[in-house]
Amino acid sequence: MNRAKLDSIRDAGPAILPSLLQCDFGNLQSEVERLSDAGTSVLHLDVMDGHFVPNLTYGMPVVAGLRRHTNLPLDVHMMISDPLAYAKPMVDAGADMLTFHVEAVSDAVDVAGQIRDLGVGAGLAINPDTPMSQLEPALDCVDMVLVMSVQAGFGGQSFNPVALQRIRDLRSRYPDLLLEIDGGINLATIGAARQAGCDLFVVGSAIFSSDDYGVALAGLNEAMASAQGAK
Ligand SMILES: O=C(CO)[C@H](O)[C@H](O)COP(=O)(O)O
Ligand SMILES: [Co+2]
Repeated sequence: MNRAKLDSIRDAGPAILPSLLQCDFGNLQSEVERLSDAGTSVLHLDVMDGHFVPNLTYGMPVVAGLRRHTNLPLDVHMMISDPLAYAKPMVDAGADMLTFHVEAVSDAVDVAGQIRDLGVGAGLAINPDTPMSQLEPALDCVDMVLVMSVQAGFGGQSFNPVALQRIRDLRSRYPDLLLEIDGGINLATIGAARQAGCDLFVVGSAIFSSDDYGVALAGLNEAMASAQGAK
C-alpha cells in the first residue's frame, strides 16, 4: 500500500507542506500544478467535519480527485470527531499519512495501530491548549506528531509560540520522531520552528497570499535553511 510514500514524506524533511485550505478550489488541478512546479514535495490536506472543529471543508471525493492528478504524497490532517470511521475510505481515496487529533479519541494507541494496519503513516495532532501529557501513551506508536501552533479549524490565524517549546521537548526526547508544525507559519516564524527541531512545516496563507508560489516557497525555504541550530 502507501507506506513507501511515508518514507518519501520522511525523506522530504525539512520541507514545507502547502495546506490547500486557502487555495482556489474552483481551479484545484491548476493550483496543484502550480505548487508542484514551485517545488512542493508533499501536500497537506485539511479535512474538517463541522463538529470537531466549527468549520467544514472536504472529504474523500476531493482527496481522490487530487490523487488522480498528482503523485505527490498526501498528508491528510483529519480535524474530525471520528477518525476511525473515515480512515479506510481516506486511504482508499489516496491518503499517505493520516493524522488524527488526540482530543478526538479515547485510545490514541488503538487508533494509530488501526491506521498503520491500513498501510499508511499515522500522525497524532495536538492543539495548543491540550496538555502534552495526553500524547504520552501513544508517542511510541505513531509515525509523526503534529504540534498545532494555532487552534485547529481555520487558516490565517496568528502563530502561538507555545508550539516551539513543545517541539523542543519532543525533539530532545525523540531524536528520530517526525515532527510537523501547522498554523501561522510564515517568514517570521519558520526559522524558530526549524531551530526548535521541526521537520515539516505546513503553510497556507503565506503561500496563497502570494501571486507567485515559487517565490513564496523559495523565501520560506531560505528562512528555514538559514535558521541556526537546525537538526
Ligand atoms: O490545519 C490547519 C487549520 O486548522 C491549516 O493547515 C493551517 O491553518 C494552515 O493555514 P495557515 O498557514 O494560514 O495558518
Ligand atoms: Co492542517
